[in-house]
Amino acid sequence: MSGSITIFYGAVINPTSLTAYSAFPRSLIAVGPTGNIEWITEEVLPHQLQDELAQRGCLSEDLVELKDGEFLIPGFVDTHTHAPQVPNMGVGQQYELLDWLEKVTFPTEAKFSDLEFAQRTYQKVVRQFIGAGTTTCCYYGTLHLESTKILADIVHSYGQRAFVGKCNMNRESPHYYVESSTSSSLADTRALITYIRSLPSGPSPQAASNEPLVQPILTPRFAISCTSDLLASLGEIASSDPTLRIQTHISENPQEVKYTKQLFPDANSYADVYDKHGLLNKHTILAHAVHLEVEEVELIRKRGAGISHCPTSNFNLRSGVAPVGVFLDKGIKVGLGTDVSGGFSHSMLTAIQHASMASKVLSFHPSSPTVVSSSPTSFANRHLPIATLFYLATMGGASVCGLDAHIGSFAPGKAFDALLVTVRSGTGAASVHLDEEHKEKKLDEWLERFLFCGDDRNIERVYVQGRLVGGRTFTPAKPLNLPAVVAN
Ligand SMILES: O=c1[nH]c(=O)c2nc[nH]c2[nH]1
Ligand SMILES: [Zn+2]
Repeated sequence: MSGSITIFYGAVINPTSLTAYSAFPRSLIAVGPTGNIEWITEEVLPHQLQDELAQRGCLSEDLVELKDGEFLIPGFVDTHTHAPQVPNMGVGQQYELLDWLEKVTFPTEAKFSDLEFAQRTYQKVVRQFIGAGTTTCCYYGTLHLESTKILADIVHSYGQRAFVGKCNMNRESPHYYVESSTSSSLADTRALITYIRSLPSGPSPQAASNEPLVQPILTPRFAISCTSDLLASLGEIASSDPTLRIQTHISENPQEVKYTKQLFPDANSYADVYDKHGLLNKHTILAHAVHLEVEEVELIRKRGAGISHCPTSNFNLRSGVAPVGVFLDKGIKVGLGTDVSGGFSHSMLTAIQHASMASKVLSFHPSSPTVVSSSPTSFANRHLPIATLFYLATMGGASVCGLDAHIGSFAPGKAFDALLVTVRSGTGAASVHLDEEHKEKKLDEWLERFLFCGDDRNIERVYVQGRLVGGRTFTPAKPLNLPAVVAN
């Protein structure tokens, strides 16, 4: 897609609320030269098509017609993952969090001091996430400034929308993988912010919004690994920079919660640690939130922070099951995260499947002390419907990232961040038997099968801001225009 308008004609499934989506078999979506959606017509019968295009002043050369069994959905928003942990995906499931960090994770992250290794690895990693349909990703890097710049360069040159952060960790970390001081941690953080904000808009076309495709994000690893003076200085950076997002972990594992309280005896709770240091606000993305106390949930709601629900990781590291329904009942923003490599899959489809299972597990034990409502419209203690899962993976994630005005669903003025999905035959477990009858009803089945049985084979094309950036039928342009790696 370049220069002019492109019009997609075919089935479109669009999240409209936490409990509903629209599904039209014959929609038109017009994408303008900046990659924003210009207009949508929900239902146009084939015999009306030429008239509709003529009325809009469009040519049939601008048309991309979807086949039967293909449909468009908004791209997935992964609200929490660790790019340098992808090499570990699928190993270490015998450990709980703190042992897993020490034995599996820190040794691998330390390798990213080698910039050539970082470049090689991150190229594969970012391709993998895009191929899985993640159009927006919140990436943790390592503690290294230079290799995290490389991650940002790669994300930028591949055209993914992302937040990229460098871990702050100046204590309670192994001697070979720890920042040497508070001041160096802060200097590197500031340097990364400046670097990412100066990336050229070149290959990543941007619409007239003030949200660049790649943005920096403050990334205090978790409270345990940061001294109070480091957290406080990060809080000052956040308060002086009103668009800067913050990502961190919260209340993932009982031992972690206990240790956090020992390290911060003056705080009333884990959430209060971040709040007291100026790090809990509407731009904060809190991963996990499995073991929060009732007062903490209320504090998070009051501050307007969002929660990244990472069910694959929470099952895999035996952390527990986050009470997502309670958060939704309270009106807290919730998105999904793959949390690689606590989570053993980079695919948001796996996160969706495990979010469903997590909600079903909770429904087996409806006496949870954090229940806030027994109303029939409550999400607590019952399984999350398809519409809710779809919403969390798209619009919910967009809200958690503060991008809900720009992405997460299809609407005029929003960016065209989209997946062209296929469930035609030969596309794996999600493929369906196609027949023309009752096609409207079939779209529900196509979506559900894709979400529960789908994989990369079902993702034909991935668009970010109207630009084709990945998918099964995508061939990347070579060579990549990356800055040369300078040896350490
Ligand atoms: O799931 C997690 N992954 C991590 O890398 C991490 N670091 C602190 N806490 C963490 N939790
Ligand atoms: Zn994590």
